[in-house]
Amino acid sequence: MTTSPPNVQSISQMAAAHPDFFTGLNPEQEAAVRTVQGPVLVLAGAGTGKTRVLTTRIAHILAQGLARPWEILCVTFTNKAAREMRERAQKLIGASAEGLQNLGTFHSIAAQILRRHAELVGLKSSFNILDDDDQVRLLKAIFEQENIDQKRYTPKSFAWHIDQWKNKGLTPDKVKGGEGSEFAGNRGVKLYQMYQDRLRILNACDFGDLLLHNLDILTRHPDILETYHRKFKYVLVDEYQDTNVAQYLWLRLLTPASRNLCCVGDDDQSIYGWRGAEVDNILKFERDYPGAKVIRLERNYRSTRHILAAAAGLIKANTARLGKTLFTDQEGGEKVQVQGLWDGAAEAQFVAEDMERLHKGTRDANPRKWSDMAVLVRASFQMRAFEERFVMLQIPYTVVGGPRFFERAEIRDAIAYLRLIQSPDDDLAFERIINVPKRGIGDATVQKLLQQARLAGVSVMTAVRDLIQTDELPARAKTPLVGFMRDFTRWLDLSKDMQANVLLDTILTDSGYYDMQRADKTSGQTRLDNLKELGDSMAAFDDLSAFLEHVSLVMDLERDNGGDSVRLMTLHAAKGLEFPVVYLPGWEEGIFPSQRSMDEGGLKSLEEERRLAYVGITRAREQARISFVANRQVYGRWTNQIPSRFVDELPIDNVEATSQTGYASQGWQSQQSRWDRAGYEPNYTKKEKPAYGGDLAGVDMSRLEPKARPTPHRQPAPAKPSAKNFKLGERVFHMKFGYGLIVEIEGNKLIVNFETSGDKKVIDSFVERA
Ligand SMILES: Nc1ncnc2c1ncn2[C@@H]1O[C@H](COP(=O)(O)OP(=O)(O)OP(=O)(O)O)[C@@H](O)[C@H]1O
Ligand SMILES: [Mg+2]
Repeated sequence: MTTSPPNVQSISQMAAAHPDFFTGLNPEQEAAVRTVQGPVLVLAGAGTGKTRVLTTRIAHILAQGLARPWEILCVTFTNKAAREMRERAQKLIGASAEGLQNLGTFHSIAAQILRRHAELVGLKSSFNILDDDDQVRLLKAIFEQENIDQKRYTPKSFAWHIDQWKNKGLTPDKVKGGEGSEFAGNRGVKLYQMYQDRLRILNACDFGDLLLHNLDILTRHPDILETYHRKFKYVLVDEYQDTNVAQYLWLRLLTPASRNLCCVGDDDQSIYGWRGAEVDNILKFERDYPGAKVIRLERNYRSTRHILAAAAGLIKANTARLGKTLFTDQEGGEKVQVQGLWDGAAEAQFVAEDMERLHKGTRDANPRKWSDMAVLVRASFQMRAFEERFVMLQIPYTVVGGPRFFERAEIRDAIAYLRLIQSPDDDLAFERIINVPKRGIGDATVQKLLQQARLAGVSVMTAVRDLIQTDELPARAKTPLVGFMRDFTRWLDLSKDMQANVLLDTILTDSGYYDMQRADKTSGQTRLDNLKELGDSMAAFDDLSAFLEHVSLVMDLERDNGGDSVRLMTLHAAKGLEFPVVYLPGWEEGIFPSQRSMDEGGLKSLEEERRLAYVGITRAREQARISFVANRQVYGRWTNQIPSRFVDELPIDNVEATSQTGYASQGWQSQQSRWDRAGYEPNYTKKEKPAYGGDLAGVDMSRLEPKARPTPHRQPAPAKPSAKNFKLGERVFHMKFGYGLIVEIEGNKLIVNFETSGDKKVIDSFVERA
């Protein structure tokens, strides 16, 4: 098959030369591709080729000359998915990718439409799209103007309510009696209206508005709607189960009942209920598009039998299901492995070493590429342990769909505070945090401070100390600076004999940083979890400087990775993707299912967690490896973990429980029994046993944290970076590369000529004198 890009006119001739679109498709898939007229719903389980059907359908429509590329509207869930689909379609048909300009996410396409008709909703076509921060800032201004007690009602949480309304397609006039916000009576709606008015004046809209304005325009202007009906001859939607009400309404408007709409989805993979997605949209489809053809695909092409059976056995426990059958021809293969481990570090080590083994290959198995392997976590804080282990073993890795752990804004903020304690002259750190959380220190003041520092040739911190003793600054700037300096001086004092992680906790509490995150209903909890994880990881270091040195080294080395790298991402980000080998760590109660889903949501959110587990397992083509640990540091305390209920729900015939410590065989045999925790006991003495705490929430409790982290049995001691004053020519030992001679020293990095593997660049903290 050729892949050279043709011009548009020649597409149908090209197609004649590519009669092989349909080769290999099963009859149901082929029907889904060929049924281009009228509404079609493809309802099918993971890996049955839904996305492949959509791609082939695009190729088929173009090849038949039924539409030109820009007359196809195709909506995917992420920009990445859109890119991939464009590439796949290009492979099939060779059509110029630019032609498929209406292939994208709901937001990206809605934004295009809105630009064209912005004036109809009182905007100019040059409107700005506000990000979350801007949105909150705007609400704050309104709250201030309205004299609203911002301790009681935070702009952040109100922003969340607005998003929820918008997900449901509700403009202020449609919100009934203020329902859904924490304000009494109509006040919430009034504030919502004020916010919308203000956006208009600013010539701006937020993300939710993109669709909402579209709905407004398309309902009020039938002539415009008509042009889109003519334009979009075919409409295709992937991951239909995750559409929310606003998206559903938008689709309905653009595709009246007679039109050519094809949606593909899987109710078992609906994982965005918390963001307003409605699985009911699947049920509504047949009602709203009478005579719709519903096609079921039952053959899975992705996974081997055991993986598929494990996933099917797990999802069976959900009650709210449409129900489907799935089978595969791929017999044999490995059972899903379930591995119990001592703690998070041991888990990361296990995964990383397993990856190395697979990468090397064995007598029976060909070497795997790094990119064949993925680690899928429930929450981003889990990534930290893996990232550090990958760095240590020099396994190239890529974090998909988000920043690396140490590059996250909240982690950088926290580290900036610590850097400032370590070295008050660190101007960059100062600038980063001086007004985070907001202290009312404006840009003008900061500029003035910087200027003073430059003039006097001193650090900004010194400049502040000087300036607040003068009358240079107006009182409204001076007061918050004085307050900050008071706090800072206290932290500096505390730092002399306080353990670093406790110090960080104190700083984030006193500064109001935790409160700021708590107020953020959308991602605050994730950020708090990441900060806790950061604190926990600090416990392994003797002091603040050792920790900061370690961080800067990890961040420095982290960057370098080429195409062939292992993938690290959240389960949510893994939707629609597939990998030969998938690792699923942290299957413990409170992590997966998440604590939140267990506490708040009842059955509904528990079932959503289970669907997420189903998504996770079904990403695997050949090997799936689930793990859980016995001990985890949660909120600064060592806690005894219980394996996830999802582990127990896996069908025993398709699972192989393995264990380095020999406890896995106990308990596994009987479904009703939890993994027997007693099995962990023999390997540590009472003295080493961590103090377990049931109280996870109390931040103060973490101050009681024993200073040294309990040493897990059989684990190498955690790496502690330190200035070791290595000399050229010294013989050293490295955990991964063995013995070698130092040939070059660049600060904390060494180039070592290893006896077995030649020259490698390594961090000195991972090297011992031999
Ligand atoms: N008829 C077929 N013959 C061979 N391989 C196929 C066939 N149909 C699909 N596949 C392959 O099966 C895998 C899964 O397909 P696809 O990603 O389209 O499934 P999906 O239903 O969209 O899965 P998910 O629900 O996870 O999004 C892909 O590698 C795809 O190329
Ligand atoms: Mg898919």
